[in-house]
Amino acid sequence: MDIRNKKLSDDEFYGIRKEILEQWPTGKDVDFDEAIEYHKSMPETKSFSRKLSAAKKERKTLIQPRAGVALIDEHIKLLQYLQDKGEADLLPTTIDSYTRQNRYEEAEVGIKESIHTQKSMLNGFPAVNHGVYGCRQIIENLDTPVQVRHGTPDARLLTEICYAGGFTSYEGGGISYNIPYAKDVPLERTIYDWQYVDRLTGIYEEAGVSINREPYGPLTGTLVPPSMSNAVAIIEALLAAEQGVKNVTVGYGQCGNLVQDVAALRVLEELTEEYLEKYGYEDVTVTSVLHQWMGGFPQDEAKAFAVISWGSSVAALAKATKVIVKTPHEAIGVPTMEANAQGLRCTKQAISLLADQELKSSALELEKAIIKGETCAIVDKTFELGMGDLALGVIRAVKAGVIDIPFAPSKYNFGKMLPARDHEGAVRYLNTAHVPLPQELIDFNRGKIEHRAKMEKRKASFQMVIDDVYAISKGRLVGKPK
Ligand SMILES: CC[C@H]1O[C@@H](n2cnc3c(N)ncnc32)[C@H](O)[C@@H]1O
Repeated sequence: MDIRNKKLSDDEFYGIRKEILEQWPTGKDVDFDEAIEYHKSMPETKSFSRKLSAAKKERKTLIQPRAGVALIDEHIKLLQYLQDKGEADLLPTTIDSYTRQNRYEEAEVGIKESIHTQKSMLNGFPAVNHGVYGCRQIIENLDTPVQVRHGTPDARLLTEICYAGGFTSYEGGGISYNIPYAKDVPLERTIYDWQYVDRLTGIYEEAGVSINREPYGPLTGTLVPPSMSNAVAIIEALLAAEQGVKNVTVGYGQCGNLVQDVAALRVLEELTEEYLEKYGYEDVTVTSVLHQWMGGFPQDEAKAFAVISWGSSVAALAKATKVIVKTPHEAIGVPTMEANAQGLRCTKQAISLLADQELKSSALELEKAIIKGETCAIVDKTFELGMGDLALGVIRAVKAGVIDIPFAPSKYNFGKMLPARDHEGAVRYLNTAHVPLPQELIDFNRGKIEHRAKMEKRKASFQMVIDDVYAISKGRLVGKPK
């Protein structure tokens, strides 16, 4: 497959589209012109892009849960509850795991079983099976903009149905929904398939309907160095802009050290804007999202609220445009709507208390400089490997280990770079492997980890990585020896 970072031609796009819409019976209900009219008939208050752009201007941090259940009526009830009782500023529709794997037959069985048992037998909303009109029932019963959240390597049919169904934001990307989500899907495949998703988004934009795109920031959510996740987010934003996306939210998963997390988020939004400008995409609105702690959660709900409050504080102090909210049921599984709403109200309270504050310090400026230097090193090397073509560069960068995501299931991931926390819990590079950091930044990371080793009276080693992975389950951030 010959991947190039070039806007798909109409012939190419519409050629693929014909095949995509035949993948499941509900695809036949997608009618682009009718869908555009439908979007234009929606009140502007239901536009995700508009609400994010306004929040960015007002420097507000919006709160958004994850949520999805099998049946339409139940899903509407859930989202109305999160809107009204959870005070959600933005709403999700989290898609079920079968749909994410294009296993619509099994999703159909799940729907039937959910009807039979009157319980959600799917861990999300099977939007492809419910189809365009099923999705529109969701949108028409809510006042708040709704985003599709999932983890789908081949999301083309899901996009067609969800866009025609009235959703105005869509998560994912060719790297971020492959490397952390799939074992054996070639990157060429997902980069190409997500060019389709972004081209469809661009075609909606060109018809006057703005749809927000959000690369999936946290990746594996396990000790991912901020510069690595930032680099992937920036690259996916650039790939999306080439296809005509005009409204993008770049994301970051909270790692645990306050200064590093605030620095990472600020650098992410600023660098995304800088790279878009540098490569000629002037008219793209960039916003940011912080994902509250993606690691293991305490079972005890009071302790879970502490973790949720902590993530809320980071989002507020970083002036993130949006924060994705966890729930006190995180350790158990899919939350009840009451628990989900509690997570939202806890977040709302913490953010409103910090709304007028912003973290400023020399330590923050140093951390921003470190993360910026590391991120640029990865992004620029990716462009270089592609000889200026970013899509080609991504394929080669992953093969070469320039982009290397820790603890990723994908067999295409290089998997040699090793992260570990430093003495203050910031995530550093223990072993950069092929990540092309300049020597001074390699030395900085090594110095930080050596300092931890000295404080813990042990050698810097892989044991630190293991200890850090398990620390969370013991309610700690840094995996210090006993
Ligand atoms: C990216 C993983 C996150 O998505 C959350 N998640 C997955 N499916 C659902 C769901 N159906 N409702 C609420 N939260 C969900 C999960 O709890 C975890 O925090």
